[in-house]
Amino acid sequence: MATRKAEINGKRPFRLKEYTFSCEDVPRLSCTDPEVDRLISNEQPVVITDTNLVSSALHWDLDYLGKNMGDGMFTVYSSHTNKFKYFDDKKGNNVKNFREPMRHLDMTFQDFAKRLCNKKPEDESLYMQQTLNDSVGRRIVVDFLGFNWNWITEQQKKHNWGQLTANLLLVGTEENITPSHYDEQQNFFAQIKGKKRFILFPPSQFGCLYPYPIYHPHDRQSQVDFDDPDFEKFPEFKKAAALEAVVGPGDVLYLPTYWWHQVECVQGTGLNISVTFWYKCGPTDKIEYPLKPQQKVAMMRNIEKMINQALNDPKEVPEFMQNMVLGRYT
Ligand SMILES: CC1(C)c2ccccc2-c2ccc(C[C@@H](CC(=O)O)C(=O)C(=O)O)cc21
Ligand SMILES: [Zn+2]
Repeated sequence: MATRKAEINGKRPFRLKEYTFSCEDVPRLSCTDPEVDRLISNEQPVVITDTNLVSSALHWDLDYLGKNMGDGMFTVYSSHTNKFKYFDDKKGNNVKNFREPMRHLDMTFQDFAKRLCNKKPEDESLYMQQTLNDSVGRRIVVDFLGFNWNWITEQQKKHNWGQLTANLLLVGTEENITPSHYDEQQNFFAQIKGKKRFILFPPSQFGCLYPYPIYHPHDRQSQVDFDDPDFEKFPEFKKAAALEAVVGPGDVLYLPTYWWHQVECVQGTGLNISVTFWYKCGPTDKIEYPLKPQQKVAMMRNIEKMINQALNDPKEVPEFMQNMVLGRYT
């Protein structure tokens, strides 16, 4: 596997996997830079430094969390590979012989920490993904309340976003990869420990990334295996051109809604801890033409949902869609 040296402001080099597509850097700016507001208003990704968004949590590590996360059960995913491909189990029976690519376990934080400490390279990879709620211990609540809510609430209002829907705590090991997908919310992604590499594609490259059908459990995920792309089946993937951001402790990545992202914990940077801040998108007050790519993706999703409801049988959808397009719009 080809890798290349990468550095963050001259710090210790670490190795990043190389892919078939080009990677340009996402801008990395201080929160005091007015360019940050312009990029967020234009729904362009940007790594924002000096926000102090999660400074009150930069001391979090496995030992501290083990002592303070309380004895509630937490959601942990386990995967035989190092990939954690999201799936919607409610759509499992829409696709014949769908195999779940990772197992959903529930365990206390202490159990999770113990399994991480005793983990051998051949063991399954583990990824905790847990909404921060009131089941956590008092000191975690104090750290959580210490987040820079002034700054992020100011952003939410300035850009007319909807409500904060979830703070997800993510704790994983350095080999974990979340394959390319898009979400339908605005996301401020805060890195607490270790480094994460984001490979981003704009919503305008929807045609290069071939998402699964909407009724598929892997809805919103790309069908393309970045490690071994099938250019016969996915020829447009040759035209994909990525943006890349490596975030370290204290960095915040603004990840705009509908932007494709693959997220890789960076090898050699140890335990990985992140917190996401997901917000509902703001209302579209006035429709302007030409429509934005995000709006077209939302339209395609609505049309696919309508067709699925009208046909009422997933097996009939491929032929219907092909009859509508092949030889007529291709
Ligand atoms: C893979 C995992 C653990 C998972 C399993 C099952 C259901 C949901 C999820 C889920 C949701 C978000 C993330 C965080 C991040 C990716 C990353 O940081 O790895 C990301 O994609 C984002 O912030 O939008 C990670 C996960
Ligand atoms: Zn995501």
